[in-house]
Amino acid sequence: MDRAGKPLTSVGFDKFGFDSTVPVDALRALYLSPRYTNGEADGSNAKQTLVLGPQSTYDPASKSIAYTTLTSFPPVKLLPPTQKKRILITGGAGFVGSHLVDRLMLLGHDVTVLDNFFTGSKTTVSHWVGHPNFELVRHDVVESFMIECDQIYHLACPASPPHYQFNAVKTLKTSFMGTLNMLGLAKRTKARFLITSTSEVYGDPEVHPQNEEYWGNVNPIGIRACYDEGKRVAETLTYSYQRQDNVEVRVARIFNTFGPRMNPYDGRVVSNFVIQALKGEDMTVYGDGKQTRSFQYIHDLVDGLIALMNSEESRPVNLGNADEFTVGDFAEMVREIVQKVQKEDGEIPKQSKIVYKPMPSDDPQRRRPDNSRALQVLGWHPRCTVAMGVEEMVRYYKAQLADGTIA
Ligand SMILES: O=C(O)[C@H]1O[C@H](OP(=O)(O)OP(=O)(O)OC[C@H]2O[C@@H](n3ccc(=O)[nH]c3=O)[C@H](O)[C@@H]2O)[C@H](O)[C@@H](O)[C@@H]1O
Repeated sequence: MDRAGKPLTSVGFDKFGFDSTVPVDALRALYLSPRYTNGEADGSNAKQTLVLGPQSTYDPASKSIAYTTLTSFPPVKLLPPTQKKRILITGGAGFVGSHLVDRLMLLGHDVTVLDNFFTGSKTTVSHWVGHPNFELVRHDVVESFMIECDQIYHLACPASPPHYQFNAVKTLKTSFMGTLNMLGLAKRTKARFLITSTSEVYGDPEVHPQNEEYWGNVNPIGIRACYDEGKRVAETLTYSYQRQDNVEVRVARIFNTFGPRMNPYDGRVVSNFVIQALKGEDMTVYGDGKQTRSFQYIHDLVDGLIALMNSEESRPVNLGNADEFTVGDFAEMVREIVQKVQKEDGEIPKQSKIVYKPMPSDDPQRRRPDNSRALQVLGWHPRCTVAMGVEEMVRYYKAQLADGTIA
């Protein structure tokens, strides 16, 4: 169900000369188990969808996994050459990137993915490998890369705090040198360049909710600085190329986003809570759980990114869902949704305890996007509810735990 209480049958919109609409079932067929693609996930009665993509079968006895390669691909739109864009997506095998790939592929564009697979995984886009419109390149954006293209979505960078802190220097290099290389490519090819920046540029904000005019409150020497300051300098580079070299730029500041294909063990709160509740393990709330976050479902973000890319707006634009939760309340909500799904599947609901762990340093106390600019200039607002998104994610991880693709 969407926020207006209507079944969500399609996502995207036809705006700025770019139609990004696709049936939501066509996307679900690419990530949900067949059992869950008949509309049960949101209670709607959408018809049974064929699941396409390489199938994996896990054999618990030999602890082996068998992959079947595709003989056919999900149908994609046939676009006239004047409308077909050559699109480069850095970080396209990551969580957000892979959903952007699905959408742009279904819409009929030529998509090239660059990824070094540090946090991304080939399995997120393997259903497109071999398709004539698709190319997957293992490449690290800190090295330059040459290609002819019309649009660049520059997503490449680890985004979960444990991952980006794992090698802080590399995170900084990725943000600075990766963005420099991709802006250089945009300058040469005259491609339009969109960077996925982050709500973390606002740091631990003194302004609430955060609008794009706010300059932020970032600790430049703290453990999160490699990411926060990395993204801030990436924005600075982006606007310097715009001023100096007339590169057409777009800047999305993304707030906490979740959905299927998030790495289940990347340490972020939504994946941690869902996996912990599904397994009946303790749910780890950091600090007193009073800090807040606002969670957006992946399909809303992809709508926003495509709208921004094709719009005329070159100022930074927040993309997030303004429904704000304390982390403690969110843990309870996830637990309830997991138990509901387990009951619906005829299982005895698992009983997880909420436990409190030390708060990581510099963890922002409050975060909620002011989406006025996105609404005004893109006509964009989130359509999915947090509960609907969490339920779909629960079904996604549940199927993965059951078939052994995650342990
Ligand atoms: O999810 C995201 O998209 C964002 O994730 C991180 O930002 P953060 O808000 O710290 O995300 P989480 O690691 O998911 O943490 C959210 C809150 O939950 C808490 N948390 C996390 C994990 C956990 O098991 N328990 C728990 O209480 C954290 O301390 C924090 O207060 C990234 O730095 C952002 O760039 C990214 O946009």
